[in-house]
Parts: sequence; C-alpha cells; structure tokens
Amino acid sequence: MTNSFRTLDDVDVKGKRVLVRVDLNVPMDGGKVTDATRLERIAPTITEISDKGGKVILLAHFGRPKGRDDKNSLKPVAAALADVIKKPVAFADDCVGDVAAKAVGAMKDGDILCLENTRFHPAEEKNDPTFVTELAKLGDIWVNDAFSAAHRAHASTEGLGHKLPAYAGRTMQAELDALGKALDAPTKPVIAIVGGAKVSSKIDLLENLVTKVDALVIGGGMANTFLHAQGVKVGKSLCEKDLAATALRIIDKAEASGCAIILPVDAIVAFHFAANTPSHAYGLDAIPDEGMILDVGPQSIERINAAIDDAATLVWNGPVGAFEMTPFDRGTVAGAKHAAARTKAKKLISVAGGGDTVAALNHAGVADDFSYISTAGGAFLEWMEGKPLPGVEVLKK
Ligand SMILES: Nc1ncnc2c1ncn2[C@@H]1O[C@H](COP(=O)(O)OP(=O)(O)OP(=O)(O)O)[C@@H](O)[C@H]1O
Ligand SMILES: O=C(O)[C@H](O)COP(=O)(O)O
Repeated sequence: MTNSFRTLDDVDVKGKRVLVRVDLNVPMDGGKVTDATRLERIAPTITEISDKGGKVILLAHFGRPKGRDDKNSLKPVAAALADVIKKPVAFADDCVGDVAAKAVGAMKDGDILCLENTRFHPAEEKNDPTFVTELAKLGDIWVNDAFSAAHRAHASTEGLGHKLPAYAGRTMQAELDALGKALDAPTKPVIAIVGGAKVSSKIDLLENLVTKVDALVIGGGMANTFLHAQGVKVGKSLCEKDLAATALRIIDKAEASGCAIILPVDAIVAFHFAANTPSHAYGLDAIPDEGMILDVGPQSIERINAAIDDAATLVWNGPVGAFEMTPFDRGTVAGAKHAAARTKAKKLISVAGGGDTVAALNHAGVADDFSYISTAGGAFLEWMEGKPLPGVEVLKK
C-alpha cells in the first residue's frame, strides 16, 4: 500500500520549504499536554527533514474552534513538541498572511516552525481554493504525516496535495503499513469497541462498521445516545437525542448483518462532572433525572470482558467512560487490561486508535501490550469501514 505514493525517500528536501501536515490535536489539561503519543509519532518525520536541511513548516488543527480563540491555540503544543523532539520549534500566530510569510522567510535550513491552528480560518474546513493557494505560497512541497486527520478533506489535509508535490511522511507510511497487516484480512470473530464523546461525527460510521464486525460494544457518550433511543431515561448525561433515529437504524442494520450489539446494562452515575465526586452504580431503569452517566457499571464490564473473550481480533476507538476523572476510568481500564492480557496470551489481536483512547490505554498502563496502537480515531474507524480517506487518496495521484 505504501508503495502507491511518494515518500520522503523520493525527494531531496535540502533547502526546501517543506509544509508538513501533522496532527497536534493532543489531549490537554490546564494548558499542558497530558498524552504526548501523537507528538512522539511525528518526531521521526520532523527530525529527518530538519536533519537533511529542509525547512520544516508545521500545519495542524487543534479542537473544533469557531474562529480564533486562545483556548485552541497551538502555542503550548508547539512548546511540548520542542521538548519531545529536543529541537527548538518557532511559532507564528497565523498560518497564512504576512505573519506566516515573515516567519517562513526568516527560516534557515533545518529550522522548525509551527504555524497557528489552521481551523482559526473557516476556509480550512471548506477546503477553499483561495486559502489553499495562500498556504501553498509558504512551501515548495507538501508532506502529509497526519493519518489521524486524513478522513478530513480540508485545505491542509487534502487541498495542498493538488497544489504542491505531495509526499507521505513516515508516520503516515507506518500507520498504513501496520493497519494493513493487522486488519486487511482480520482473524474472525472481530469485535469493535466504540465509545468516546464525538457522537455526531462518529455515529454514521457505525452503520457500515456493523457490516464488517461480528460484535460491537458501544460505551461512553455514544452508548447514552443508543440507550435514549431505546427509551432509557439518561438524565443529564452526554447524549445526542436528535440522533435517536440513526441509532435505531444502526441497531436494525446490525441485526440484519449478524452483528451483536453490546450496550451497557448498568451505569455509574454522578451529579457533577468532576473527579472523585460521589457516584453510584444504577440499573438502566433507575437513572436519576439530575444524574450523569460517566462510566459503564460492573455488570457491563463483565459483559464487555466476555465479548472480548469471544473475539480473535479487537478494534477499539473511544473510552467507555470519562476516564480522565477517577473513579470513572474503571470500565475503560478494566476492558483495556483484559484485552491486553488476552493479547499477551496470544489469544487476541488488539488494535486501538484515537487521541484519548491512546491516552486511556497509557493511563491503564497497557498500551505497550496491544498489538498495534494507531494515533487515529475517526480516521481509523473510516479506514476500518473501507472508506477512501481523502488525505491518503490525494497522495496516490
Ligand atoms: N459517559 C461519558 N460522558 C462524558 N464524556 C465521556 C463519556 N465517556 C467517554 N467520554 C469522553 O470521551 C472523550 C474521548 O472521546 P473521543 O471520541 O474524542 O475519542 P478519541 O479516542 O480521542 O478519538 P478521536 O481521535 O477521534 O478524537 C474523553 O474525553 C472521555 O472523557
Ligand atoms: O483527533 C482526531 O481524531 C483528529 O485530529 C481529527 O479531529 P476532528 O475529528 O476534530 O476532525
């Protein structure tokens, strides 16, 4: 697969301005990066281009801002990246215009510059040709090293590939290679665990996913939407009620495809979204109106572990609870430890992906025991579905 497009082996980067699309969308808390996995994964590409005398100009998004805001600035992430790659990383307050042009103009061979959040410009997500042209002015070539954002056809993830000579970065290559080996012809039965908070952007993917896997465990905020669709009162839980019809359609499709849907049968409920706030396990018929489901309950954990026991291949995206806050990490940690033990016993091939999912597995202390950890969440699920990813397709032209 990796041979179908050009890589860093096919270009002399010395003296060139190299626009490198990376994924700096890392978990943060209080202005600090809480999981540096994505930064560690892009380090080889950045270091290689810099060591070969290329000017490394990093393009990335952070969060889902509506216009410019301080909370979604890449500045603290650029500082964390400098610590990881052990090289200085300069920062420019905009990714286009005079500010960016001046910063790029001041670069020497081997320098590394990170440009501010591309999503501060709505034109990024629209893949607006004028914006693509503005970005393209800053570089001689484009390297895409953001597999985890390759499902987005945005200006910096796709548009640039039509304007500048395009190459795959080392992480992009490694991800496609490893996922291909693990999942192109997966050993059956295949189970998927999907949780997390990005319900609206991921729920549609489940409709195809249920036709590819033998069982689908749904946890996290995603499960609340399904439970609501089935008539469960979910109180103040994260839940996208307008997606109830989609959830029911997915359940029907799963049944028609012979995919077992495994939803929580009990839940850990609290009244505040905070660590160590009082919480209790409730049956689904008794969720308090003011309560929030923040994790799966003990009986659900047993069901998830039993489903993992029945599987030969596991793909996991999205924690099944708000794992950043104790004790709401229990379900995710229990499932992660169980899957890791089965993998170590050579009974399971386990592949997990997603910024927070990887952080959760690190938190559980088992990331190294999984067969493969992808940096990608949504992109990983779309890849699993067999959908062409725009950021990968543009590299093939
Ligand atoms: N029941 C819940 N209520 C509220 N938040 C939850 C719940 N369960 C999980 N979450 C939150 O979901 C978030 C992770 O979801 P997300 O879909 O972003 O996963 P991800 O692994 O980062 O994937 P991607 O890479 O696509 O972003 C975590 O911050 C976690 O706290
Ligand atoms: O975290 C991710 O999965 C990628 O960075 C893509 O982010 P997005 O879902 O906001 O496009």
